[in-house]
Amino acid sequence: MQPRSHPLRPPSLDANSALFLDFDGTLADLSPRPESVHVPPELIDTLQRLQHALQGAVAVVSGRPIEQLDALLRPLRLPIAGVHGVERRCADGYLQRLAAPMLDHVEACARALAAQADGLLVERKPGAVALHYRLAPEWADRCRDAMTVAVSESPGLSLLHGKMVLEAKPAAATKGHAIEAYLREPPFLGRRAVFAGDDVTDEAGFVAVQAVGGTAIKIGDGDSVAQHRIDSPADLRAWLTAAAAALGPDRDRAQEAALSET
Ligand SMILES: O=P(O)(O)OC[C@H]1O[C@H](O[C@H]2O[C@H](CO)[C@@H](O)[C@H](O)[C@H]2O)[C@H](O)[C@@H](O)[C@@H]1O
Repeated sequence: MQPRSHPLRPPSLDANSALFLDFDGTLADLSPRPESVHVPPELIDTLQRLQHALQGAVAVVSGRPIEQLDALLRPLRLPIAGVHGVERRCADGYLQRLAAPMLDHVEACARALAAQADGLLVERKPGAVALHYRLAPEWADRCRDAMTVAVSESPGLSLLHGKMVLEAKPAAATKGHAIEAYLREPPFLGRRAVFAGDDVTDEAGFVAVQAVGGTAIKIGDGDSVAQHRIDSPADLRAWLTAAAAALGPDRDRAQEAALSET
């Protein structure tokens, strides 16, 4: 892990970048409940400008389902890998879905535990089940134990321990595989991959982009294989806004403004 006092800022995006972005804790600040997350309207504008400047090579790679992300990012309709790569919408709109192993047993175990405590939330997604304990952190160990057992009894599933959440998902689905698949297709093909994320599920994506000479950006604290850091979602949003200005039609004015400040 890099020392917090000496973070390595990522290089700026350029016109040949392919940009991959995690959502919760990266583009959007974390919130108490999944449905209470806030998307600043300026973020939609920034992503739209980057999508234009990078000829469409901007994708969201998230644990959330595509349907939720489309609603949160409306009117944008980006290429999205949802549920940690279980589902993936390509740039041409084609939708791929991995076959999901049986999830009913895990869901039943998660709901049985959630029935015992206020604040435990069960989220059934296409191809995954999440048990959230952000509102009942004292239940963390019992959630981990129950989900570990349930997943061990369910062939083909693996357990992710994210930020105040335990998620059972197909073992074959990773953000790394999703990013690799995008990089084989236009408009991502041949571009320099950049991926920003904040959580353990993003580590596979960091490995994938760094393996092809790209840039991995860890948002916030915590151990990571990523070689670059940005402190918070707000700082990432500011970095993206600056990149959109530098790459977009108003870039000459942005460069002049930057020069006049030196
Ligand atoms: O891969 P991501 O885009 O980071 O998605 C990971 C999970 O994010 C959501 O849960 C997390 O964010 C919530 C809202 O800020 C927060 O309440 C929760 O504690 C976090 O774990 C989402 O609900 C999950 O489905 C995603 O897998």
